Amino acid sequence: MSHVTTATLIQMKQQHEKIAVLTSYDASFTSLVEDAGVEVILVGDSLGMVVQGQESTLPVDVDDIVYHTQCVARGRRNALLIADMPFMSYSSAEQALGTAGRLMKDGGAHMVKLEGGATQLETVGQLTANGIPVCAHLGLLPQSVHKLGGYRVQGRDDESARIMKEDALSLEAAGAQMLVLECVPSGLAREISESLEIPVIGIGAGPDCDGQVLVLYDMLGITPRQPPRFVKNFMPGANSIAEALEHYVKAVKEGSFPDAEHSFK
Ligand SMILES: Nc1nc(=O)c2c([nH]1)NC[C@@H]1CN(c3ccc(C(=O)N[C@@H](CCC(=O)O)C(=O)O)cc3)CN21
Ligand SMILES: CC(C)C(=O)C(=O)O
Ligand SMILES: [Mg+2]
Repeated sequence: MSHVTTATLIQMKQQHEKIAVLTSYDASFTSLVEDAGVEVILVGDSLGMVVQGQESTLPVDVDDIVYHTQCVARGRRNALLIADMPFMSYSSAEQALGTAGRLMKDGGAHMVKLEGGATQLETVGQLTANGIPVCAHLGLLPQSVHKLGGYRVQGRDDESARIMKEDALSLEAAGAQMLVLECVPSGLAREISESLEIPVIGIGAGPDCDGQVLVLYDMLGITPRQPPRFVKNFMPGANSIAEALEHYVKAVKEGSFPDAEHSFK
């Protein structure tokens, strides 16, 4: 596999080749994730929960993401490297530019990800205008867990589904080059994926997105707390971590993961 770019991913979408994404937080796992043929690696703020043992992603700092992005960048070979913008690090477009600059210049990220729809359009536009590729994130926004009142499936009623579709189109128009959809009904995720030119990566968003992402520790079955329903442990039936990663990539590529059991209707 040669270097993955935003152009590669658009092409994969056009050719209906599923995009395999995983989170990673250190160099050793990154090397294994690369060997398995994952196209995109995300240094997610989920590291707050799985690495730091926090209750939520809210306490994660920009320094934490910079540090882990540096670790991952040293193990990376070909994958596109995305870093999450932490909670309260992009409350204005100006602050977002500063944060993204650190994630890219100090961390070595190729793209930054931020949570939110209509409220983030100005920020997405400014980042894009400054040469910073942006991955948007709609549906369940873990940084808004206290506002949402828990980790719940989003876009279940007609009105919230309509708003999510509108937000997705607006984010693409503002310059976003990728979109993550988290915990949304499969039908809505399919509609959004079909409406956008940019790749849509699902997590708990059914089988019809352009790609899939999971938290690495969840798909290896080493997360202590009860994992969300959309998680599949790929260790059973594998003889090593490397083999479990290969099984994940194969399942995403052939469309057998996620199935109905790991999706929401
Ligand atoms: N280890 C880990 N895995 C993740 O996927 C993850 C994190 N941490 N931290 C940040 C967020 C939080 N996430 C979560 C956490 C819980 C659910 C959850 O329990 N969902 C219910 C849905 C209930 C409903 O509305 O029907 C479920 O049953 O899966 C979903 C996403 C996803 N992200
Ligand atoms: C689960 C993915 C999409 C994420 O945002 C994270 O790992 O923080
Ligand atoms: Mg995140």
